[in-house]
Amino acid sequence: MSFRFAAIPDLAETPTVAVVVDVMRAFTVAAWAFARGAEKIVLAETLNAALELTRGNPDWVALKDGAPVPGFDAVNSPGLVRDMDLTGRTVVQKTTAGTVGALAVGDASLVLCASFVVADATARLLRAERCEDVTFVITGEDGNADEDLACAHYAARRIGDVRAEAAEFVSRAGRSRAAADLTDGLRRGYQGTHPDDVALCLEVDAFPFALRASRENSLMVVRPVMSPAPGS
Ligand SMILES: O=C(O)[C@H](CS(=O)(=O)O)OP(=O)(O)O
Ligand SMILES: [Mg+2]
Repeated sequence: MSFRFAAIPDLAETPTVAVVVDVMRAFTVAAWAFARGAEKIVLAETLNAALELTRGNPDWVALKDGAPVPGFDAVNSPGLVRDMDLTGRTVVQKTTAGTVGALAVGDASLVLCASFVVADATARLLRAERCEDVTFVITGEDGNADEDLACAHYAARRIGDVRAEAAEFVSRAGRSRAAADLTDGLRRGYQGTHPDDVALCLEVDAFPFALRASRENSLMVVRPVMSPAPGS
């Protein structure tokens, strides 16, 4: 199995297998939405598209990053989504980086959305699928986001070694600019964040499922996929 780590603009062609990484915070939030009962997540191309979708489906939950705005029911904060009851709901998610990355590789045969909370589950699924070549799409900071690179390298390491330790990768992510910005945002009273967000984004392998995105009719839909048990 070969690995590539690429930014969205570097993707000359759609990879066969793409793992779209967004630790802070889109795919940590997505995992928490499923943990809180969501049925599926629809990835929106734009904020207007998200509002259009929820206008047509009044019980769908519109979620965006940044500060809350009218029309949206939730924000891209794991600490805030953790307290929501999303049982059976469909969430429409639009963020700056993660959802853009997943939509950019929508034609891949296999698209997984990854973050530290589902990293090992993602690795186990890739191992079980016996993927030949895996492209990790690093969505933050034009492919230079330390938290996304650290998560991608951890997941890649776990594919080959079920006992690979996470500490060095988590430590790198904890020193990232995104972690500092989120903490600083809190200091500046920035809405759309929660004091626990950074810690929740660094909670390695909190969930046993991976996040698979695939086209359903005209929509890009994310659903949780239980991964084979460790060592299987
Ligand atoms: O919501 C987030 O933490 C970020 C905002 S930004 O990319 O740092 O401006 O969006 P995400 O798409 O989750 O990386
Ligand atoms: Mg991010």
